[in-house]
Amino acid sequence: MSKLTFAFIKERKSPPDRRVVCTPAQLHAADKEFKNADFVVEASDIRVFSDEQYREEGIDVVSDVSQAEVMIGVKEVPIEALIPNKKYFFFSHTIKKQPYNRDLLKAVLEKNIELYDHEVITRKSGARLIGFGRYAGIVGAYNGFRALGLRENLFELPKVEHLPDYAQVKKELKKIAPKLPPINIAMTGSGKVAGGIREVLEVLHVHEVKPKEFLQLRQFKNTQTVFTRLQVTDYYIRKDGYVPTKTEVFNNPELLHSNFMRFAKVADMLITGHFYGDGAPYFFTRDDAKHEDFNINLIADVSCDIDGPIASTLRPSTIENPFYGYDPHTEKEVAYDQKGAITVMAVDNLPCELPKDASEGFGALFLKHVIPAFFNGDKSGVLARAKMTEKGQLTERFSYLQDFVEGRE
Ligand SMILES: NC(=O)c1ccc[n+]([C@@H]2O[C@H](COP(=O)([O-])OP(=O)(O)OC[C@H]3O[C@@H](n4cnc5c(N)ncnc54)[C@H](O)[C@@H]3O)[C@@H](O)[C@H]2O)c1
Repeated sequence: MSKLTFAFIKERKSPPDRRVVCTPAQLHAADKEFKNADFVVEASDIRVFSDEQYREEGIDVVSDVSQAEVMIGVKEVPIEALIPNKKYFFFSHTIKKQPYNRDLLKAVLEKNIELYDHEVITRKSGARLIGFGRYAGIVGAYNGFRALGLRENLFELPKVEHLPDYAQVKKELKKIAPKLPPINIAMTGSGKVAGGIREVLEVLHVHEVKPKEFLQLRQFKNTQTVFTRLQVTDYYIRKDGYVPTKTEVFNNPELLHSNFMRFAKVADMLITGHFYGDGAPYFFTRDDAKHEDFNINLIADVSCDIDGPIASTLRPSTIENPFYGYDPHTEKEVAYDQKGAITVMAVDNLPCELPKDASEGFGALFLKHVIPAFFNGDKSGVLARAKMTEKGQLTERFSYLQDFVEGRE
C-alpha cells in the first residue's frame, strides 16, 4: 500500500486563528502509529505552535503542501487557496445554508474537492465526535464571571487570551471563588459546551441543585452561589401541557411552548450551552424580558444564536470587546454596565482564546476517530457520513444543499 500524505494547512482566514488540528507531540505519536501515513505541516507564523516545535518532533514543515492527498485545517479555506482534486477537512459552515459560504461550497464542487466537514464527523446516531465545544464552554463561562466581577467591582479576572493555558485559567478562577456573591445561576445544554461550563462551575465550587429545588429558591434569601442545569425537558413543555420526550423536542418542535420563564424569575445569571433546533420556541422573547419578574441580568450566551432564542443576544461580540448591554425596555444595545441592562457576553469564537488546549483536545479526537478510518476501510462509516462532496457533486446525505449551491434559496 502506498503511503497517504496528510497536510496540516496554514489558517488563512482573517482575523487569524491560532488553532491547529494536531499538536507537534500528537503528530510525533501519530507518525509512529500509522505506518502508511506521512504527516507534513504547512509553514505558518500565526499558529500557536511554531514551525520549529513541529520540526523538533520530527515533522516536516513545508511551504508547498500540494504533494499531499489530504488537507486538514480548522476554519474555512479561502477559495483561491483551495487546491483542486484533494480531500479537505475544515469547518465549512455551509450545512445550515449559510449564505456567506455559498461561493465556497460552489468552488469546492468546481474544483472537484472531496469535502469532509468537521461538524459532520459523527457517530451513526448523529452525535458529533469532534469539536471545540468543551473549550467554548470553559472560556464562555469564565468570561461570564469576568463580566460579573467587572460590573459589580468584585474582582478582576484577566482575559483568557492573555493566559498561557487552561491550567492558568483554573488558577485564576480559584482565586476568585471566595469572592463570588450569593447568586442563582442557570445553565443550559447537555453536550460538549455544557461540559466545559460545568468544569468552570466545579472549579469555582458553585453548589449544584436540581431544577425543581432551584425554582424554590425564589422564596428564600440567597446565602450561597448555586447553579442548576436545564435540559430540553425543563425549558420546553408541550402545548397540551405534557412534558415532551427528547425525541419530540428534536423532531417535533411545533408541539412545544417555552417553559423557561419560571427559571428566568429565579436566576440572576444564565450561561447557555444548549443546541437550538430550527423551528423550536424561543427561550424568552423581547416581551418576556420586559416582564417585571424577569430577574436575569447577566447572560454568557455561548450557544450564541443571533436574534433568536435568547432575545438579548442582538449580535455576536468579539474577543476584543466581549461584553455589551441589552436594555429590555428600549430593546437596544447599551453599555454592558448600564443600570437595568442585561449584560451580554456573546463571543462566537471562544475556543480561539485558548488555542493551545483547544488544539490538543481537538487533535486527540481527530487522531482517534478520523485518521484510523483511512486505514481500516472506514469500518465505522465515519468518513462516508462526513463526506459532503465527491466528483463535483454533493453526496446523497447533503443533496439538500443543491438549491442553496445553485442560488435558488
Ligand atoms: N460561542 C462559541 O464560540 C461556540 C463554540 C462552539 C459551539 N458553540 C455552540 O454551542 C452549542 C452547543 O455545542 P456543543 O459543542 O455542546 O454541541 P454537542 O454536539 O456536543 O451537543 C449538542 C447537544 O444538543 C442536543 N441536541 C441535538 N439536537 C437537538 C435539538 N434539535 N434540540 C435540542 N437539543 C438538541 C444533543 O443531544 C447534544 O446533547 C451549539 O449551538 C454551537 O454552535 C458556540
